[in-house]
Amino acid sequence: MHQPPNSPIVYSLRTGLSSALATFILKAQDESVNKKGRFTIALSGGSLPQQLKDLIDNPRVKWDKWQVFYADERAVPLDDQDSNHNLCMTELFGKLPNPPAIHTLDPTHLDNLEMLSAAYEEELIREFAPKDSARFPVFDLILLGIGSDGHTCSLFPNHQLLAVEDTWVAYLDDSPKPPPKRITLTYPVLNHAARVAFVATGEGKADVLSMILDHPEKGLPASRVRPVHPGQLYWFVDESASAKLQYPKSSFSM
Ligand SMILES: O=C1O[C@H](COP(=O)(O)O)[C@@H](O)[C@H](O)[C@H]1O
Repeated sequence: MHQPPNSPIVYSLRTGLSSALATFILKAQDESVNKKGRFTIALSGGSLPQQLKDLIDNPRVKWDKWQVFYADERAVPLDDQDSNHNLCMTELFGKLPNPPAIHTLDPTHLDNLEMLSAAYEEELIREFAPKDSARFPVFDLILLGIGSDGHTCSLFPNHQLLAVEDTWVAYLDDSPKPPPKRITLTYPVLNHAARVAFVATGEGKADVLSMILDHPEKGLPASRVRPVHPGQLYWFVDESASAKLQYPKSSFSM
C-alpha cells in the first residue's frame, strides 16, 4: 500500500523493542547534540518508562546533554506512586550515577492547577523560547504511550482539552483515568516536535492501535498527533499490540 509522505512509520518488533527504541533515541540524541549541543526530550508515564531500560548502563547516552520534561504529569507529590516523575525515577533515572537535568512540576502549586500548569509552561519557556522556537517549543523527541481508550498524554477522548491551541501546557481536574488532576502538553507542542514516537505493547492495546492507525478518521486523541513537516511520527509496537493492525509496517534498521 502506498503511503503519503510524512505518514507514521510503524515498527512492529517480535523481540527487542527496548533495544530498538534505545537505538532510535540515541540516533535522535546524537543528531541533536551535534547540531545544538543538547537534547530535549519529553517522557510519558504508564508502561513507557520500563521500555527505556536499554538506556541504563549504555555508554553512548550523553546524559549531561539531556533536558528532560514530562509529556503529562499527575498533580501529586513528586514521590507519590501516581507521579510519572516518580515512575521514571524508579525505572530509569534513579538507576543512573549521573542523572540528566529533569524538569518536574513545581510541587508548591499542587493545590492550584492553573498555577501548576502556568509554572510548567514557564519552565518550558525558560528552556525553549530564547533558543529554537517562535510560538511553540520544538522538542527533539517526545515519547508517548496510549491508553486502551485512545488517550495519549492526558488528552482523553471527547475532552475539551483536545481543542486547546493557544497554550503549551493545559490542566484538567476530571481525568476519566485516576488520578483526576493532571497537567499535559497540548497538541500544538506535540505537533511541533522534530520527532514523536509512540510505544505500545501487549494485546490490551491491539484494538485501539488498529482504531488509531487504520481509522484515523475516528479522531481518537492519539490519531490527532501528526507532527508538522519536517517532524516525523514513529510507532514502536510489539507483535501482540500490532496483531489487528492493517497499517503497513516498516522493518527497523538504523
Ligand atoms: O495516564 C496515563 O496513561 C498513558 C498510557 O499509559 P499506559 O500504562 O497504558 O502505557 C500514559 O502515556 C500517560 O503518561 C499517563 O499519564
